Amino acid sequence: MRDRIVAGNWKMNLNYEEAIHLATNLNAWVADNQPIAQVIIAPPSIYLQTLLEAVDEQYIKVSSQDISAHEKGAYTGDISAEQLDSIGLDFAIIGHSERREYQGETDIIIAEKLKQAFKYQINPILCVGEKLEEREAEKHFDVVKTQLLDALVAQKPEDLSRLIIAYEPVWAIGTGKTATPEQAQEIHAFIRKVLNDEFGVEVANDTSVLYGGSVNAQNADEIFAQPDIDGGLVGGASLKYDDFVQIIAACK
Ligand SMILES: O=C(CO)COP(=O)(O)O
Repeated sequence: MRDRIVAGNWKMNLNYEEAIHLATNLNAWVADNQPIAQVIIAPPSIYLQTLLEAVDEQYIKVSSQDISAHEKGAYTGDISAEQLDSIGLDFAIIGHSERREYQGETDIIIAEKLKQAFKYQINPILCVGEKLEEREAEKHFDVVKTQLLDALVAQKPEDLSRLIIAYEPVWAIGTGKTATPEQAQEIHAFIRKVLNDEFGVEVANDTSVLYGGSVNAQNADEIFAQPDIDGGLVGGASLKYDDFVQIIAACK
């Protein structure tokens, strides 16, 4: 059985007090409601250690939003996998489309980041997804396959048991436009086929593949009901307690 996961990517939102308030309220909700889904929050890095201490890891896991491609050294502003591991962190989002777009992250850099994550037993949430013009040109399958293979062929096969994938079509992020459940299911099934063809049936069956892109309390039920969608990576709606707990509850 694959893990059901709902992860909230807070991006560069919330001040210190707001972050603590949201995280502690979520922790209490998960403790009371015992949802099926594993709940993960990915706050800005400045709050990682505080939030790791503020929540109970039995209920909520904390993830970084990025990881350095380098082991250590003169990389101002970067945070290494070893540093994240040293505060007890187990998850990292890698290759988010906003980092690909604004920080120039390439598939080669992303492959290096994954290697660092695996080296320190951090479970990476690898983000893939096409841009609007790529979907319109019907290149979305090729784009996603290339992103997956470029990131994954360089990894040790045994490390892939830690992998989580998030399919996030760029045109659906923060736009209010969601992929239809059928569109999302189609590409999630395709991702599983690529995993099966390249890395074997076990990786294909065991890797949780999350959908991201304007998931909200209204559409989560239908999206999470698709057979190859194992949960969500949620941006805007993860900042609102009432919405996010409804989304967690929708992941059955
Ligand atoms: O980028 C996302 C999560 O990583 C999705 O963001 P939204 O849910 O705000 O569209």
